[in-house]
Amino acid sequence: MIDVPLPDSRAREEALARLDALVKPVGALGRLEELAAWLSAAHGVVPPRPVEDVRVVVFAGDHGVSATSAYPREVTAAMVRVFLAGRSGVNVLAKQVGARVRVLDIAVDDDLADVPEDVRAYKIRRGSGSIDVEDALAPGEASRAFDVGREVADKEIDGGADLLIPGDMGIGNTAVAAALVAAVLGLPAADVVGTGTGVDEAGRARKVAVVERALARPRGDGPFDVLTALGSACAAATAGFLVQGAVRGVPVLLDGVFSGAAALVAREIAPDAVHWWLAGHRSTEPSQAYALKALGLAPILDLGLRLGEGSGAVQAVPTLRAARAVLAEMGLLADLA
Ligand SMILES: Cc1cc2ncn([C@H]3O[C@H](COP(=O)(O)O)[C@@H](O)[C@H]3O)c2cc1C
Ligand SMILES: O=C(O)c1cccnc1
Repeated sequence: MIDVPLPDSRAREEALARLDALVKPVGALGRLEELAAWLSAAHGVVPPRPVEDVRVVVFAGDHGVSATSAYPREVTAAMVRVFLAGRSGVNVLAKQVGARVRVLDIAVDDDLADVPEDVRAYKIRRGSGSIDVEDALAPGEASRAFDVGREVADKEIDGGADLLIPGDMGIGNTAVAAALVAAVLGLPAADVVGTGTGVDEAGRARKVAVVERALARPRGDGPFDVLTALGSACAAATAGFLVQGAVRGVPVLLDGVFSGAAALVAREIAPDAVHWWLAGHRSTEPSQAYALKALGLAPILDLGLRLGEGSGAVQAVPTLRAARAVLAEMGLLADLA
């Protein structure tokens, strides 16, 4: 178990009282009020500090079950170059809100010899195992990848991050996310498997069968056992990233299905970390809905996005900033003339 500090409940109470006193009917700003109180508790002050420095880290890696995708495995490596060129979906959306994007090769099945060395500095392996027939990771790799995620979060926080966003890039990763959620929550594969990048009904049926075979393989009970058997190096690194944000008391905006699944496993490692996480958006993948419900998190936005990369979380940043501005700038009912 990793200890995590708790957000400041006194600041939360103070924020709620101030929200009630603002020049509006009580509760009229709905979810914005809840987010404003959440951020006050996270920062320990009312109003909370501005959320200026937002950092997306895209954990890129391949998964043995890439045949469950509508797209070929080679897309993962190719997309790393797109992130570096600033042309991915999340690059473009992040620019709109002034967020930075960093991509790391955690387990891409390609040497990526042409990309800068710092992108490959944390590489754990080339592709994770095919979870339907073998463990995703060798002994020790899950905890190494988890530690990498923690180190990466530390670097971003030391560099000034006010908010962390986990991004994912890995063909086949929605099958892995579904397997992790099914294992942690004891759900059947058919309930959690979605269409990912857009497989048809037959493709989804094959994906369900892959996840069923994965769930039927023997595995240990602990979170690192689950990451080893059913996860991937990216899943473990993402879990570490989420936990370390919490350890450092820095808010984290979860993105879609992959970070939702990683969060569910990460909570088994650091139960109080969930207090530092918000769900940026509702993914179209069923396993994300199960994961968020189990975590007690309600998505801020529901735009029908199914991209991953951190894109949905980035879209929620203006809403979080708006929630803070309400608390910082609105007048008081008591001052009505
Ligand atoms: C060009 C392209 C860019 C992406 N960016 C994110 N994903 C997303 O789709 C993949 C997961 O869906 P599945 O499990 O069906 O493969 C992951 O790579 C995820 O990051 C992409 C997928 C593609 C094809
Ligand atoms: O919702 C997501 O996070 C998602 C869905 C499909 C493919 N990649 C990501």
